[in-house]
Amino acid sequence: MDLSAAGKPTERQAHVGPRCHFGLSPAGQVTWAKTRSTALTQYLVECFVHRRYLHSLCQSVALSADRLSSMSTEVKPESVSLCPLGTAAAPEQELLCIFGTGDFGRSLGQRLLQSGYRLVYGSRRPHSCGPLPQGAQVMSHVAAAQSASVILLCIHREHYGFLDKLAPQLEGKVLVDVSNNLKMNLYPEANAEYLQRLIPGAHVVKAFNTLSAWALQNGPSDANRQVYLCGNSAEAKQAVTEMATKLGFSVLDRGSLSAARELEDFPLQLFPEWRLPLRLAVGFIVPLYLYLLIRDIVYSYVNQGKDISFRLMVSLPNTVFPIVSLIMLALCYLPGVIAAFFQLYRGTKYKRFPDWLDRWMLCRKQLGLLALGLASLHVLYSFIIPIRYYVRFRISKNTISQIKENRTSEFETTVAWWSDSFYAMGMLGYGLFVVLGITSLPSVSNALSWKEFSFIQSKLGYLTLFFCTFHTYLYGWNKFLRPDYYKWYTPPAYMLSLVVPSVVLVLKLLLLLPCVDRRLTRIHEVTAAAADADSMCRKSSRYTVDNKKTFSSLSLFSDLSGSMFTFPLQTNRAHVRLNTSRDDFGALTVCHRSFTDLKRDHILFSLAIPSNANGFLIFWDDTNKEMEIHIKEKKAEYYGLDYKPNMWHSVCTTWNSESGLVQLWFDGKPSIRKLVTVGSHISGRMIIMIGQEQDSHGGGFDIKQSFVGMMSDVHMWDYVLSPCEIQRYTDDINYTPGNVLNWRALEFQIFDNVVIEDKLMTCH
Ligand SMILES: NC(=O)C1=CN([C@@H]2O[C@H](COP(=O)(O)OP(=O)(O)OC[C@H]3O[C@@H](n4cnc5c(N)ncnc54)[C@H](OP(=O)(O)O)[C@@H]3O)[C@@H](O)[C@H]2O)C=CC1
Ligand SMILES: [Fe+3]
Repeated sequence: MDLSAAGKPTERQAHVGPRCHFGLSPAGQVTWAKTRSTALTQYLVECFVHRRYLHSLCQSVALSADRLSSMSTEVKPESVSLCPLGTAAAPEQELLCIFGTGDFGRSLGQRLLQSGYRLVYGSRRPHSCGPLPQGAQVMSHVAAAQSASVILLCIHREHYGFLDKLAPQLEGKVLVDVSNNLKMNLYPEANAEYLQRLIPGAHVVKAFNTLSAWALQNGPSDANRQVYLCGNSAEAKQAVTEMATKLGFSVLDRGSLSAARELEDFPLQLFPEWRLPLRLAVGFIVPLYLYLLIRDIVYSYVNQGKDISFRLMVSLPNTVFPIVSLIMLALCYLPGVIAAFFQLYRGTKYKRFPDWLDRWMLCRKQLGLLALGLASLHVLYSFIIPIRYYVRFRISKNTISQIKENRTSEFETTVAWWSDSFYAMGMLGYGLFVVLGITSLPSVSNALSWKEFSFIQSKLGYLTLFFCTFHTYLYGWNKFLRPDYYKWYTPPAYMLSLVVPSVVLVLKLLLLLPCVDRRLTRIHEVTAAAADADSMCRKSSRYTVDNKKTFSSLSLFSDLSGSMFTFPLQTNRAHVRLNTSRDDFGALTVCHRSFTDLKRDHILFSLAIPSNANGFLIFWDDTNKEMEIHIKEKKAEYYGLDYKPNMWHSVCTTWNSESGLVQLWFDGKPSIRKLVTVGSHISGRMIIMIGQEQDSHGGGFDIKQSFVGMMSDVHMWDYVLSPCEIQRYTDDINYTPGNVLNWRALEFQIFDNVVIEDKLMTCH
């Protein structure tokens, strides 16, 4: 795609002649059609040297063509002065176009100008539109569209209709759709998809819609720094990514234009994951507050004629907050316990939990953070107890009456023990609670291995729950059996708060009973057949199989989350067979992560069927520096990948027999789709392996094509994964595991020297 020339030349550009293509011709030379002067040729050599600026340079030349419309056959000296020789390091900046002079258009324009871009607005009323950022030009839509290759549409979707008349001017250009809707599902298709349908010749990119005009005006320090984008053209997305990066935003590519709907829904969602926990919190706080109001304040008024309504402000909230906090903390751990009992009952962990349990588990983090917030309020309220008028009055009254009556009170060691233990439990519980809260933040949890994370969230979590529950038991230690605490035959509120945590702790203790724990561990780690071998591998974190005969018949079944296969030696034997009972595929996605420093050809994934050794193959050709995807002897080659040694690379490959198209997602970046095998399925007995390339069904290994390094997270699906799913896989966040091969429930056989190790390789 030629972004700089922005598609077909306009009439004026065509007659002026020179057009610049940014990028190299196949021969590696800068392409320049009809170059007519030595000076301009030199200019382009400069362009080549400063490739970073090439785009903008080409733009400026394209523009200069406009300005120099009077020039016909000869290039006049002024054209060179736009980009004088030897000063290409400070080129004229790229020109961008914004349609719409409203709030968002003005704010975005301001930021673009501040970042050094030149800007032209396209408006319905170029002569009478409101004040615009200084330095920007304003023209009619047609003239503005002709002048730039990237056009940001800052107008509402409802007004897109007029764009179809501009289709010739927008052909081949990058159209950035920033629009949002007032409601979800207002239209059958996403705004960006609608735009693409209106102007099929343009490259539509959805971006910037999650920012607000206000955030743009306030600069990157105040703004939400994340820009999400999606689109079908990799080059167009690259152009928008560069622009957003220059504006100071970090960019997250969400895949193809089909993700636009998801991006458009973002700004309309109001804390979606917080909804249930917030409802729960309010659902507990309000009735409990009323309960306490009746039991304490109304009861005193009715029975004793005392007005203690002042307690509404501090005492009541300081009872309600810790109670709700404790219940919600317990509710974070209850689903885990219920899930364990489900697994015990079913004897496997590979069956789905009921939806309600899934949903409950998914909002545990928010539940926990709300609980932490309420516990923090309890801490704050408790701090002010000694300075409360009511408390100071009671203490001084008591002291004075002791003096008056000449009484002394004895020091009671039991009470001292009780009080210190009560506070100690509270402080320990709160301290650990804060640790749990901090480690649940993405920036912290990302720095932890899954074992560290699960240790903190599970073991320390239960300890926190224990301390907090014990703190509450100590609070009521001598009140449980005193009838005067059961006002109007109702139990004190703190007793209510103990029900859920006590149930959770008792159930957890049951799960820790050795016989139950053993059964649960077995369910978690292995199927019965491979129990011994696998527990060996998990305990030592290192499992080497040297003798093919010993283990070739033993199929292991294990959750390899957090683990990797290490292929430590160059051999023509070491490999891992990945087993599936499936024997027919009309579509496929294979994702894996690999780490190597090989400087030769090597195999990444090999699937053979009886009729075809290269049923589905992912292979690195080092001579041509290309990734090859073979599907039944046909192949697609992908160049220009940043396949660096000594780092993890995520590779996802999709193929669909209906269209015959294959696509490679390298480190989350999509390739173009290439045609390989149409209409025919991959079928027959599958032999899938990593580590060796099969030249025959299950054999024919070549040491020079073997893999040496590490391999992890191998998943395979029998359908084409959506760009969003691939993005989630790349980010390793909450993706759907493979339904053919699942790294978290992998059935495999190890041959020769392959080691299973912990994937963590850096120290945090
Ligand atoms: N405001 C914000 O914070 C955000 C806005 N957005 C999106 O940005 C886009 C623009 O929003 P915003 O700037 O707030 O809206 P405004 O209403 O302030 O501006 C919209 C602009 O669109 C142009 N326009 C209006 N009617 C027509 C028409 N019939 N045909 C052609 N052009 C027309 C006008 O520009 P002119 O008169 O120059 O032609 C007008 O200034 C929307 O799609 C919105 O969803 C996205 C994120 C945040
Ligand atoms: Fe307390």
